[in-house]
Amino acid sequence: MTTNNIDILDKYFNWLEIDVKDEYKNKFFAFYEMLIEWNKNINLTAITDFNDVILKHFVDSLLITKVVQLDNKKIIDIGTGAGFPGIPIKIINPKAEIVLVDSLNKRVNFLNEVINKLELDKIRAVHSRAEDIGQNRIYREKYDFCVSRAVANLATLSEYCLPLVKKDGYFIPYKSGEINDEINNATKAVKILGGKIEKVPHFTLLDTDINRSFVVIKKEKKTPSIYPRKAGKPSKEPLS
Ligand SMILES: C[S@@+](CC[C@H](N)C(=O)[O-])C[C@H]1O[C@@H](n2cnc3c(N)ncnc32)[C@H](O)[C@@H]1O
Repeated sequence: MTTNNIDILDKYFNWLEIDVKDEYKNKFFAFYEMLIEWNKNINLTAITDFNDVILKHFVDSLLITKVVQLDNKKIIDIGTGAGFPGIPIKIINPKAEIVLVDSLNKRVNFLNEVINKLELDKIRAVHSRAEDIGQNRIYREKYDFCVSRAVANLATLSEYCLPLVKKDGYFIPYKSGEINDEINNATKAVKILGGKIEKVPHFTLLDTDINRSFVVIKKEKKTPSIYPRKAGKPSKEPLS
């Protein structure tokens, strides 16, 4: 790792107001290197420049720390892909217990290698569709937080995620800046699934015009057992 790369990381962590130990910085560098290496053979990310990966993947994943405190919590990341936002969250929250879920096995294999190489504990990668894991008693209504970035529209995603959240826990999807229409289209789905939208904080990534919104959805009631419906249905026929 070069001095310049360390400076880049420091600049963004300062902006996030996160005090990151050297040990964690080394894990971010190792993660970056694995991402670039594995990306030569399997499709993990279109973003490869160091500064861009740090900002658009790592810092963006960590923006949630401005919204909630995640250490010591049980968290599930649905459609994690190459590990976003779950791996960056885990690196800076060593006591959090995290499950990463993706329907593509190649990406799950990559995540298992990352978990080993970075010596992360209390974290697992699971190969499953959200619709299946949501009906599995081991996972259903077990998590303090469900997070998800760039996977589906809010109505569909709510059906993937809210069944996994325990009562009084939160589903917090990462969404783009302009979100009003998506929220209007999902309000009924969120209610049917036992959730209530509490707030929608907005952010702009440092020195860019990239906007990020979080939809903070509290699980107020148990999700009716028919949800999630069978694989494919939540995306083909979103609840409305
Ligand atoms: C666009 S990628 C986003 C990956 C990552 N969250 C990110 O922000 O970089 C969407 C990911 O969701 C996964 N995915 C899509 N539908 C899914 C489902 N129903 N259950 C589990 N994973 C799903 C895909 O395999 C893919 O890895």
